[in-house]
Amino acid sequence: MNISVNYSEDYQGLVSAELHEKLQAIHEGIQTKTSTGSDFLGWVNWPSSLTPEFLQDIKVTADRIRSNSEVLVVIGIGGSYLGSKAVLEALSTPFQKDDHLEVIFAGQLVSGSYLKQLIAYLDSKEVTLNVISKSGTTTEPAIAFRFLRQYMEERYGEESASRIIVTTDEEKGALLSLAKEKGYKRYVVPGDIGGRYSVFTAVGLLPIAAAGHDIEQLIAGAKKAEEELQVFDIKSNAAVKYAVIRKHLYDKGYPVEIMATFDEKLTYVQEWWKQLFGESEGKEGKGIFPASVLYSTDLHSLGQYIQDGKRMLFETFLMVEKASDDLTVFEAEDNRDELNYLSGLTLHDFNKACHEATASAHLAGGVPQITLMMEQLDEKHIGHLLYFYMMACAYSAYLLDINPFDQPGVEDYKRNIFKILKKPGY
Ligand SMILES: O=P(O)(O)OC[C@H]1O[C@](O)(CO)[C@@H](O)[C@@H]1O
Repeated sequence: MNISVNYSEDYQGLVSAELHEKLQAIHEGIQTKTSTGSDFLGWVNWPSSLTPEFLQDIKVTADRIRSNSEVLVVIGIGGSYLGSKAVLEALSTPFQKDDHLEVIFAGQLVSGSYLKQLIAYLDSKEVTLNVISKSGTTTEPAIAFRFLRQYMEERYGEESASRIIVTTDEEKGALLSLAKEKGYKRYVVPGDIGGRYSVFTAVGLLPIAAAGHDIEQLIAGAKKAEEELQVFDIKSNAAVKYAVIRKHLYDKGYPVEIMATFDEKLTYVQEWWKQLFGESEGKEGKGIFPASVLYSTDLHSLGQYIQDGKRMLFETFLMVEKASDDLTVFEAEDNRDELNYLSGLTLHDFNKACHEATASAHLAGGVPQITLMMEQLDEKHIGHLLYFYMMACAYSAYLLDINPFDQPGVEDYKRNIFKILKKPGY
């Protein structure tokens, strides 16, 4: 199990002796947790340090939620929601009302109509809330929690305390004090793991387990990636390879990376990836802007720009080798749609052909190509993929001499909004 990274040009030639030395230093800095931002390198060995007891505790809570609730509302924004959303979407079965608990997200945006309609929807369901905020002070989820907590207290009375689970910092934040005062069940976001690197902590694991997915397999995949990526080899280390190619393209004048997929289930992996790379790299006037497209949909929308517009883009395809389910085009007697030439072709194979066609067209149009291939969409491979991205992101930021683990720029809008709304102290 590995993520294969293919580049449209020669990769080996990109690694000069000087770059090799820099990569090795970055690698050692990450593995020994001594590089810039080392206080936030807790995610590096997190999968291998998880105990069966911790996973069991999450599973017990998830089972309790599943036994007494039909809906789990997960309140969070950024890294406090995108990881679980990405995994849930990737493992979802569209159009099927199964026995899985329904997970609904709130607090990722501020909308009166969304919250009102959510509360109206919840009225006929049994509900648990999981409010997630590392800082415990982020305004958008805090607003959602204010309304939903009031709803839970009015509806469930004293029982509401056992239907609210808080995932936050161990030592500080308004959410922590409230959780202690009310006696809510608590999970910790480790101090040395930032929001966008937290999918394998309780932040991601509880909603994923509550939805009925196998968190042990997810962690097994992440652990495998952790082991594989510990080996510094520029030929076989997929995270190094991806980071090197990205940096090369950035230096050659391609500041925008489009992640393309043919699978709608990966849309939120793309969204998670955008936060991961955007917040980690986009600093000090540097960084690759992460964007995303879904094909074939966007071939009939943004495809024109990608092929022919301003040349600043490179494209990274995230492909899945094996389809989880498929259809084969059949021979039609009348062939009135003139599609019999496709008979015998699976729809997954159509997408593979479409990938080949798109990649060569875009390459000819001046858009360099990377293809990341994963084997299949299940818990294990998704765990592997997400860990791979986190490691590649750390290399990428360090190659730009940027600390991957802070996000000072996000504070600017927050300060402004507090001033505009006259928050005490601003
Ligand atoms: O978990 P918190 O502290 O509410 O933060 C949510 C998100 O807000 C940010 O701090 C800023 O966007 C992200 O880094 C983080 O994932």
